Amino acid sequence: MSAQEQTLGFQTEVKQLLHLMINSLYSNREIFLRELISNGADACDKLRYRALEDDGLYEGDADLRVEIEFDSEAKTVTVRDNGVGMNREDVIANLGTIARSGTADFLKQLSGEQQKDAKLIGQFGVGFYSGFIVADEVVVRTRLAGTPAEQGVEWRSRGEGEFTVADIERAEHGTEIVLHLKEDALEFADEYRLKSLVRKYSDHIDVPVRMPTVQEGDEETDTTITWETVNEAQALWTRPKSEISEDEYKAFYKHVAHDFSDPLTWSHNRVEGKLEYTSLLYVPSRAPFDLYQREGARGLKLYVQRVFIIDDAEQFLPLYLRFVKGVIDSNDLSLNVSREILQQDPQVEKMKSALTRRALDMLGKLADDSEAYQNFWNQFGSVLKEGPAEDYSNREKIGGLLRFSTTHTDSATQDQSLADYVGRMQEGQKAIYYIIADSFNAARHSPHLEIFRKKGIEVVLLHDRVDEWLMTHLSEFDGHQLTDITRGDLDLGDIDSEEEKQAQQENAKAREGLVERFREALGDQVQEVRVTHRLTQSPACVVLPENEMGYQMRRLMEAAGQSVPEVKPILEINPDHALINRLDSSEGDSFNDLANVLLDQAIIAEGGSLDDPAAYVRRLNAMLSA
Ligand SMILES: Nc1ncnc2c1ncn2[C@@H]1O[C@H](COP(=O)(O)OP(=O)(O)OP(=O)(O)O)[C@@H](O)[C@H]1O
Repeated sequence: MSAQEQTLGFQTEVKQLLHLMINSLYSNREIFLRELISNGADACDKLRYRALEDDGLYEGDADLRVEIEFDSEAKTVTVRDNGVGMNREDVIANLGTIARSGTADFLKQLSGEQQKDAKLIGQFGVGFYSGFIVADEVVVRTRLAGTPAEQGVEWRSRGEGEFTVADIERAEHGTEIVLHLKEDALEFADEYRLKSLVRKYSDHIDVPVRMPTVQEGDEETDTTITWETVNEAQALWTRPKSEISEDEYKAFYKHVAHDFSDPLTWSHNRVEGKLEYTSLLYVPSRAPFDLYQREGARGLKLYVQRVFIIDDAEQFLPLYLRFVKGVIDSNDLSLNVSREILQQDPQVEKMKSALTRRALDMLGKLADDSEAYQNFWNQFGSVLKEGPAEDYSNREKIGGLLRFSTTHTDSATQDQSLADYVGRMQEGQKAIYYIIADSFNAARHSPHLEIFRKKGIEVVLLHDRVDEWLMTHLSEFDGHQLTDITRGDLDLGDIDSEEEKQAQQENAKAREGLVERFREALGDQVQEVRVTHRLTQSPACVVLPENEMGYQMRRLMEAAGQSVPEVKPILEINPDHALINRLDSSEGDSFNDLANVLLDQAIIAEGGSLDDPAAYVRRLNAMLSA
């Protein structure tokens, strides 16, 4: 038994992930090699960064590299790096647990259906554990650079629930991963196969990936091993755009993003002048599972003069573009910059605004391909909707990238742009009209739409949780005000003719007495009662005062445990409706009941909840049995 051997159980999440991976990624299993090479290259990047301060960490071996070997008799494939390595504590934490928050919830969605789960796991990223797709035992030997040789660690596991760690002596720093191949995965113990996979997946990373060629010795010569670098080993972003193929861009994306789907689009630029940097930004085709987790990974990888500095450099893009992945390589920042310094550096602020514009332009271009853009929108639209609030100066640009459901298509698919809407505006129409509700159907069937449908005026139908938040910050687009049709007075501007306006006024006058009786019957349940011209089919609707917080936002805040001031609605009644006419001729309790029922119904139609639902039911039943 080796020194200090310890057997530990995997965290539950790891067990679930392993099970899922082995079952769902069978047809994709070659990706294990890319994942292990990526980890090795990342470990080299980390060592290079730490060695900036202390080059003793190289221990005399500054030639950073990843090596791959196989042994078809022993049925093993080995991936080795001379990067930063791990100590015992790191090994237990990194190769026994998953520290990303939201993992347990993510894993709950798994269904056991191979295809569906393979997609889901793509959102998660597979990493180190992917070794178990092809191996029935994995052995890791590692030592943290700069620690004594006795502090090496060996980790082994059959991927079945537990792993062991033991102290070992290890002369080299860095990590070696030995995969004991499953019987059905022996194809990977093959030189040609491994080389072609390295070229396919790892050509573009700047760490060399090498494989040995063994020259068997004879009586006179010794056996010699020569190492051949198999990948191109030139950082992709440093090469001229014209020389990079689409496939190379895609492969590099998979390395930086740890994703195994292709990206939707990318933008590669070299900026010269006062600030010099290269950026390579990608839009993924799928949202990661933790897109809405505050601590979820985001941002870009930062390099300074080709030396990797940090992952998740969130300072270079605003939060609403957190789905963008990629690399920035700056010539101006100092090599020992830290996250704290980045936060205060005015150069970083300038780069951030340039990169933000670049990312928005990239999305603008993507929008030329409506199918690809729809894919983008379905994945990331609700994140982009955070944009106008976060980035006021770009709100017009972001406004142009938004997509909505509208009454034009009457479909829940959000595929209409505000520019499309403006192109269809009626003569005399000044505003862009919208309605916010809790669901698409509640929006689409709201009584507030009646007059708009009658007049053929398009209305944007909003039903995402962020929509009200969005609309409080996006007040205008292309010179047109965005107007909530459920608030304040309805003014259709020049669309209503003079005669119509006059008729409305006369109608209101004729019903003054009725309106007064309503006010008395409803008391302080309402702020105001008035005659409406919004409705053609419904008897009544509720309207919010112009500057009042909307129902959606109120419910969000209430759900978050915040107290919100009570708001009293304005009740508007349709003077042409039969029920209203009937009310005009009823008195006493029956007037009272009907007025209350009308108010309650209007609130329900708006998706609101009643203060006293039992009273509503009682009144309605009384009326039905009368
Ligand atoms: N070759 C290696 N050298 C040093 N550390 C490693 C190596 N491989 C893995 N690790 C450590 O183990 C951690 C977990 O690796 P894993 O591949 O599971 O996830 P990840 O690389 O963090 O995330 P993902 O690959 O899903 O983006 C890494 O973050 C790293 O700290």
